[in-house]
Amino acid sequence: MSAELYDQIIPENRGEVDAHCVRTLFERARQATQLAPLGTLFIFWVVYATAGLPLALGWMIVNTLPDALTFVLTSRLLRNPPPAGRIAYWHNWQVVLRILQGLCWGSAVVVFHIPDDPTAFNDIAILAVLAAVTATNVVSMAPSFRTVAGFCISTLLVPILYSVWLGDVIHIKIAVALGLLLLVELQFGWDAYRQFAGGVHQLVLNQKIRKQLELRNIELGELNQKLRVIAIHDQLTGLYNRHFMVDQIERQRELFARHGNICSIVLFDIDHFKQINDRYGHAVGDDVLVAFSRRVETLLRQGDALGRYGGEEFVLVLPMTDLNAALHLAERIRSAMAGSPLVFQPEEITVTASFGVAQLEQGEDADHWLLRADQALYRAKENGRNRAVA
Ligand SMILES: Nc1nc2c(ncn2[C@@H]2O[C@H](COP(=O)(O)OP(=O)(O)OP(=O)(O)O)[C@@H](O)[C@H]2O)c(=O)[nH]1
Repeated sequence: MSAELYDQIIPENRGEVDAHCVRTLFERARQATQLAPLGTLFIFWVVYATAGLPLALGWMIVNTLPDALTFVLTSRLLRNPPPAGRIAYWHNWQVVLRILQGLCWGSAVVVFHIPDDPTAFNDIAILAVLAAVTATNVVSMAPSFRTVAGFCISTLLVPILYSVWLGDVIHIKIAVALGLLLLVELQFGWDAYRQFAGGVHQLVLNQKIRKQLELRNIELGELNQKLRVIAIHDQLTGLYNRHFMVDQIERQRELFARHGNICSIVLFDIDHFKQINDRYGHAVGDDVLVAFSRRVETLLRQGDALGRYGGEEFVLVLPMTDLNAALHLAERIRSAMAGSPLVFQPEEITVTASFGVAQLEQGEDADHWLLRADQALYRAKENGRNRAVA
């Protein structure tokens, strides 16, 4: 399954997959170097009697050097992971070190060969270790096929060539067996690498999808927030819209019914607004509505809700406010409007407004409450406009 995924790696993801693989290779290479001394010691144990202590010890030390180098290097790389651009460089170093290591292992057959030994005991014992070492490397070095191939070929090629060069029957058989082993290991190594890289590719894809989903979620959240704002605001004036204000009025009615919280509303309407439109045009009419809204806002307390109820009609919901206080506020807005013009270029325009005020009464529903405010507004208009009526 994951080997198939390897075939689907798109060039765009290749770099990331390689980087993941090589980082895992560092970890595994470090682990492998910790196990390698076992094989070295085994060969030492087999050969020291026939080869003599100095040669056996010397080989053991030389064979340990590439492992020690690998251990130091990979420990450093694991502590300070290289940037993406340097991954390939350090990958090459891993391959070089593994090839050196392989040549050291393979050299054991040449160094410790006992001429004219019909049992070829040393050679076979050493080759058993080499077969085990290369086989375990096929698995542990799976994240990098180059490393697997470099190590297996460099480990087995010297014994193969040496055996062919010796030319006797037993060594020819050994050469053939090692050749087959090498082919099988390369095939397994390639499969193991493809499976590993395929799994990593899946991981990379999952991470990208998760990141995209997270981004989408953030975008959706922001969009939702914008929609929520749009849904309750009037586009022209930025005030709350009628729908929201009706909800507020109903909420205040519930609070009054449940907790006895008093509340008043003020419905107000700009006087003769049609004339402003007719005289200055619709665009200036819009500007007047906006400027009117901004000025009313400056006169409110926190907690008062101001909304555009219709064309040039507005509504104020005043929690914890009785009729007198609401009338007082309406009067304040009225006189502020009438007292100074809403300034526009090239002309100054003064607008007045009429106000209908109503305090919520016991047992009254929202519609009736609004109706009473509307009737008061109607009376304010009837009585000459530019006034607040309860
Ligand atoms: N520029 C502009 N005009 C609007 C908007 N909504 C409604 N109007 C206008 O507001 C005017 C309201 O006119 P009327 O209902 O006759 O009221 P009025 O002229 O203010 O007179 P009174 O309310 O009786 O004092 C109409 O001309 C509408 O076209 C808007 O969003 N922008």
